[in-house]
Order: sequence, then structure tokens, then C-alpha cells
Amino acid sequence: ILGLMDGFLKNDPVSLQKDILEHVEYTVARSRFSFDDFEAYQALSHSVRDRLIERWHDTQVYFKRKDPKRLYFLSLEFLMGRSLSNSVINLGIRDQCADALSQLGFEFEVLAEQEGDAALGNGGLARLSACQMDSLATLDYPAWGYGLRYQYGLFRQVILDGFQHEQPDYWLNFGNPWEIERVHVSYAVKFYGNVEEEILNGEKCKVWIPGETVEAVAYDNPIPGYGTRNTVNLRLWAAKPSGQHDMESYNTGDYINAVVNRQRAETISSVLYPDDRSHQGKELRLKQQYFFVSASLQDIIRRFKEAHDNFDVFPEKVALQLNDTHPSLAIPEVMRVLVDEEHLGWNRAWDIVCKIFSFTTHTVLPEGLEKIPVDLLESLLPRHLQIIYDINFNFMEELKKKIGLDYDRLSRMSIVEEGAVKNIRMANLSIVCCHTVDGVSRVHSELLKSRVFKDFYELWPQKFQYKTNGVTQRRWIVVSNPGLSALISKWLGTEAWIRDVDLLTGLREYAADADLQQEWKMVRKVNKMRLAEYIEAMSGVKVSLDAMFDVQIKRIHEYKRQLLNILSIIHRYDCIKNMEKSDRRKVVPRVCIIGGKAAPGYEIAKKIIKLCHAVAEKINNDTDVGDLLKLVFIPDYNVSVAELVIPGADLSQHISTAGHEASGTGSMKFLMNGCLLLATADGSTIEIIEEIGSDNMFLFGAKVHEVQALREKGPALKTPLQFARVVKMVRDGYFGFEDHFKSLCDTVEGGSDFYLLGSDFASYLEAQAAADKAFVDQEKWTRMSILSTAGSGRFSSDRTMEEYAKKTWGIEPCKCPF
Ligand SMILES: CCc1ccc([C@H](C)CC(=O)N[C@@H]2O[C@H](CO)[C@@H](O)[C@H](O)[C@H]2O)cc1
Repeated sequence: ILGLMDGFLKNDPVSLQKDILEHVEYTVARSRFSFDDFEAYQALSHSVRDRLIERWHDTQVYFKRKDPKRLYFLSLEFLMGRSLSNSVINLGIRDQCADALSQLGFEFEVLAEQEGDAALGNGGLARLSACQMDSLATLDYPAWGYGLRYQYGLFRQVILDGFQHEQPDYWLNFGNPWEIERVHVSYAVKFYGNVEEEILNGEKCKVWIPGETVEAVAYDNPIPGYGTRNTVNLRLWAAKPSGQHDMESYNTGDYINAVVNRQRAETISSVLYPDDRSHQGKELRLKQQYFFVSASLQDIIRRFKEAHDNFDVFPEKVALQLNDTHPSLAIPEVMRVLVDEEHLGWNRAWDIVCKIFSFTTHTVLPEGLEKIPVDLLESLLPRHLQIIYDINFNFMEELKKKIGLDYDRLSRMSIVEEGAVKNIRMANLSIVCCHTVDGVSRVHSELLKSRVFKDFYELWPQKFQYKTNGVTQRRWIVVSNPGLSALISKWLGTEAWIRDVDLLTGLREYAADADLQQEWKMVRKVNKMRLAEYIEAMSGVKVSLDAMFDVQIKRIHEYKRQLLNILSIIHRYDCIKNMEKSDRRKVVPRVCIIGGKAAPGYEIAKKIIKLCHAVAEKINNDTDVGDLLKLVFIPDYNVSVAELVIPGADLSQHISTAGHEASGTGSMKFLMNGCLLLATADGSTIEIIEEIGSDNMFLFGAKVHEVQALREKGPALKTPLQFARVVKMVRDGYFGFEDHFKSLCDTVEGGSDFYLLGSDFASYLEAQAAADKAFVDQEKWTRMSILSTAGSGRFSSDRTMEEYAKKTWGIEPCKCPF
């Protein structure tokens, strides 16, 4: 048994080879003498999976024995991307795998490309969840992630004639080696029905009689830590028809309908809502939220009761994190279980609930806050509506005692929004219940306290904190940029920075060192070549490696101002066209790269994508301009595309109207990879400036506190002539489709420039010019690039998770010793 302490499987190339060939034969069921890249990928993945399972078991066994306080991270979205490369890096067996494969005639990188992305999320919030799971595992925290196993992830973006089309992402087509179906871990989830009263040992208690029951089946995704044996679990729920058959319909021979009804159950977890803007109060969306919350809480309470029989201990053993309001039905659900099923009594139950829940909001705009129509909740979850009403009644009573009968404030703070359509304000419910309300950057938290949740901040200032977002350096440097990763380890003389990222500051002293600069530039050149090949393959456009690769990749939103970027490209093009031939050699060649998905119903965002293609069509085919300027739109932007684009970027743009980006995490990934930032002072960028200094960035635009006043100016707002000129070019059909682009132009003219593209245009062009000037001085640029990486340590999700663990969750590392 001692020999088996670190598991059965050995990680030397020969053992790996044996395991791979066995999986080819017995798992993939192909002859070990002839199998292709995809089958080799499947076999390798299963060999790595086996090693994850061992570590997962050992970790869970150890957690069970130590019974530490656990964190349960509830999120409706996890944007995991690919798992193979990240897993072998965190297991520390990448080279062994590469050796084992090369002897079998396969190349690791080629096989890694075979894997499809697990795109179970929309954007920032979803990828943040994934980065945070990697950090929780690496820091040995006893954590679990809970979410939904969508059969269809975020849609595939197909561009036809410059227009976005959505294709379903059936990602499970060829199975998924990174999950383990847990047929024995399943729970019944109830919907609809009504609530009846019963007398139980003299007590009146409520009983919910459901109208429909669906089965939730668990799929476990082992999340390996880096440099530790700890492997935590991401448990995703899939909806299955519940066991009990309604024989009734069978007897009436209405067999088909019976089966169809049963199939209906599966639709609950079938597709991810591709909209990361407003909540449309759709019933299926609400069903998804309650389905995963109910299954997760049944699982969490079962695990607690295995080791404990007194719920007063629950807050010492369980911390529940709500990733935005999407899982906040967990609050009335825990109340329902503790009151209706465990019979703890309301006050004791409420006391427990207020100790276990914490909430992070990722939205700045009040209209982005989730509201659920009362009638929808009444029909789908009648008991939960009652509980929410009771929570609100007690809260209102308490509030009246504190603030008196200030009806405006009372109605603003009420969880129930009166009006033609009564709604439940999920953010208010979350704030009333949770002990901590976190923003995702310092300025975000300031805006929450001074605007969005001002009333609540004045009542409970202690609840409002912030934990600035972070990203994992394992995926965003080591996996996606192995050249830079090796260079950093060489110059720091250790790989310890991968676990302890503050060590990156050690690069500062070498920022001007000619040797490092040389090697740094070489690594970046190789990454640029890889990106240039991808661009040519995806768009047919050949780009020059001497040009500055200027990148803006993120979801398409008006507040993220991709339109401002495109209008500045039109300006740059116009300038080149009108410039003396002789002056053209002073132009710094630029390749502008834009990528991102628009929510299917977001028309303006889709027009921005079309405009980008129309402008690219003009510029890229203008031989007169040639390599001085290129514009390419990268289709189907996702985690894997980001891993390829970010290492090859010279400049990245984060140009949201100040006060609109809660944090932003893309900027942190570019920073870690030594890409310079052209940005507004918004969200996390404000903290990046403090870390690396504004002289290592290109900043422009109105500040957060200036935006309101500028908006009030409305039509009086001054916009530079250049701005009017480029908008006029679009309006007049210079790029065609003038009718299609009219409404787009209307969003930035006629006093309705809500996102201040016009008033920020001049300083934006100045920042662009400053970037051009700096790029010519490669010594200066490379020094700024090295200092960017050196100052990026603070933006690791390791720091974020340590802050949450200490200040919000009260959990300690629990490192599996064997
Ligand atoms: C359809 C409902 C919906 C609404 C909002 C959302 C997310 C909260 C939107 C989102 O991803 N917000 C981004 O969260 C990041 C992680 O904290 C921040 O860095 C970004 O600034 C924020 O826009 C998802 C789905």
C-alpha cells in the first residue's frame, strides 16, 4: 500500500506510452497499429484523465478525513476552454507526454489542437470562474465548483459576407474525456405545483407539492492544481427525465407524448443563454437557475450531514459563493430546506443563511441587474416566492425601524419591485442576505457604493468590499506562451514564479538588459509569426511581421467601443490616402485585429461586426496602402483563439467608456504576456496603472468622475472634425451598406453619443500616435513590454482567491499529503 501512496500510474514516457496504446485499443477501440491524430488525442486524454482521477480521489478522501470548511462556488457559467495542455502542465508531465508521443510518431502540439473548447459561458464572468478554479486547486483550498453541463455551449460564430451567423455548438459530439459521469449522484428537482399547509407535531408547516420533477445527474470535471497533488472538483449537472414513469399516459396509449414529455426534461440543461447583457425573464433561464441550485444544495447538504447532525455547525463548514445573481435562488432554497424539511424554525434558519452566503456582482449598470417577474416565479417556484415575500417583509420591518417611513427609499430597497409587472430584484435579495458583497475592481466597488447600491451601502457599509479580478498565469503564460515562460524561468533562475507570481518583479532589473531584450524580442517574433499564419489561414490576408499587431478581442458591446477603434482605423486609412507618398515612409505599419461575438439579439453589435468587415474589405484590397494598414476580424473568438492571439499581440485595446467596465480581465492576460495596453482609466486598468506606471501604457479619455457631466452636455458636447468626417464616410456609403449602417451612425451623432466616442476621439488619436512613436523605438518598447510582465503579478487569480479565502470565505488550505 505504501508503494501505491502516490497512485498506481507512473509518469515516465514508457509507462505513458503503454497507457496511451492501451486506451487506443480498449477505450477508443482502434487498433494500436493504426490510429489517427484525433484517436491519439483521445487516448492521450484518457491517460491523463486516469492520473487526474487518482489525484481527485486522494484529494477528496483527504478532505473527507480532515473535514475542513469548504467553499462551494456556484456559477451558471464556466468558460474552461481546452483541458489537455493545462492538465499536463499542472500535473508536471508535459515533456514526458511529448516524449512518449514522439516515439509513437505523434506531436503533442498537433494532438492538443484536436480538442474542442468547453465553451460553457459567455465572456468575462465565465472565464473568471475557470481561472479561479485553477487557483483554488493550486492553492490547496477545499473548494468545489457547481454549474450546468450544457449540451450546447456558446454558439459558433460563422461570418458570411461580413455578417455574424450563429451555429449550435454541439461540443459533446465525440464525447468528453475530461468528465466523469456519476450515475449514482443524482437528485430529483421539483417545479411548479402548489404549497399546502400541514400540522406537524402541533406545528403548522408548509409543504410544496410539485407539479413536475426532473432528475439532475452529476458530471465531475477534475481540476488539477499546479505543483500540488490537490485536484478539486467541478460538478456540472445534466437534466434527465425523472425515474418515475407516469404510467397514466402509458395506459392511454399516448406513448409518444409520454416520451416527448420525458425528453422535455433534458431541455433544461440543453443550451447556454448566449446573452451577457440583460435578463429577459425567460422561464427556461429561471428553470436552469433553480435546477442547478437545487441539485447543488442537495449535494452539499448530503455531504454535510454525512459528518454532522447539527445545522448550527453548518456556517463553520460551508461557505457559499454566488457568482453574480444567477444562483441567488440558493437563498430561498436553503431557507425552504432548513424550515420545511429540517424544521429548524425561521429565525435559526435565517441566522444560518446569513452566515454562509457571499455574493460578487460583475455588472456596473443598474439595467444589468437581474429581475424575475413575480408571476413567473409564482407558477414555477410557488414556495420560494412565499419565502422571498417573508424575507422582504422582515427586512422592510427592520428597515423602517432604522430609517423611518422614507417610502422612496423603502421602495428602492424592497426586494419586491411594485408596478404594472411586479418583479423580484435578485440583487437586493442577495445584498439583504449575504454577509459580503464584492465588486470586481476598486473603482467598480466605488460605483456600487456611490450609485448602484448606495441605499444599501449607507445601511450596511461593512458588507461592501472588492476583490480585484485576476487570471491564472498557468494557462495565460505557461500553456499559451511556452517560449516566454521558459525565458522568464531562465532569467529568474527558477520556475517558482508559476506558483508564486510576485517573483515576476525580479524581471524589472533586466528591463533594459540588451541580452534579455534580444531574447524577449525573439520570443515575441515567433508568437507573431504563429498569429500571422493563423490570420492568413482564417481570412486570407497576408500581414507583415514588421507591423504593429494591434488587438481588441472581447464580446462586442457598445460600451466596449469597438466602433471607436474602427472609426480610428478609418481615420488612419484616410490620413494615409491623403498623405504625400514621401510622408508615407514615416507611417508605422499596423495590423488591426478585432474579434468577439455579439449576443444573437444585439443588432447594433452585429452591425459593428459588419462595419468591421466592410472597412477591412476596402483597406485590405487597397494596394495603394499595402502593408501600411490591414484590418482583420478573427471569427469565432474563444478561449483557444485567445491563447493564440494574446502572445502575438504588440498592443491591446481596452477602451470602454470610463465607469462601464466592472473590471476587465483580458487586459491582465495581455499584461502578463508583455503586450502594451492602450486604454481608458476604467475598471481594473486603473489598478494596472498603479502597478506598472502610466508611462508604460497609452492612456486617454474621460475619467470615471467626468463622464456624467460630459453626458449632461449632450448636443453641446464638442467632437473633433476628424470624428464627424469618418462618421460621414460611413454614412455616405464609402464602405457600402449605408442604409444598414445608418442606425449605427445615429448612435454616435445628434447629441446621442451616450458612450462618448466623439468627445474621447481626439485624445484617443493622440494615444494612438504615442503608441506609433514608441513602437519605432524598439529598445523603449521592449523595456515597456518587460516591465508590463514584471508588474503583472498582482493580477493573478491566485491573489484574488487568497483575498476571498481570508476576508470573505474563512477557508484554509488543506494540502493532500500523499
Ligand atoms: C444574460 C444574463 C447575463 C448577464 C450578465 C452576465 C455577466 C455578468 C456579464 C459579464 O461577464 N461581466 C463581466 O464580468 C467580468 C468578470 O468579473 C468583468 O471583468 C467584466 O468587466 C464584466 O463586464 C452574464 C449573463
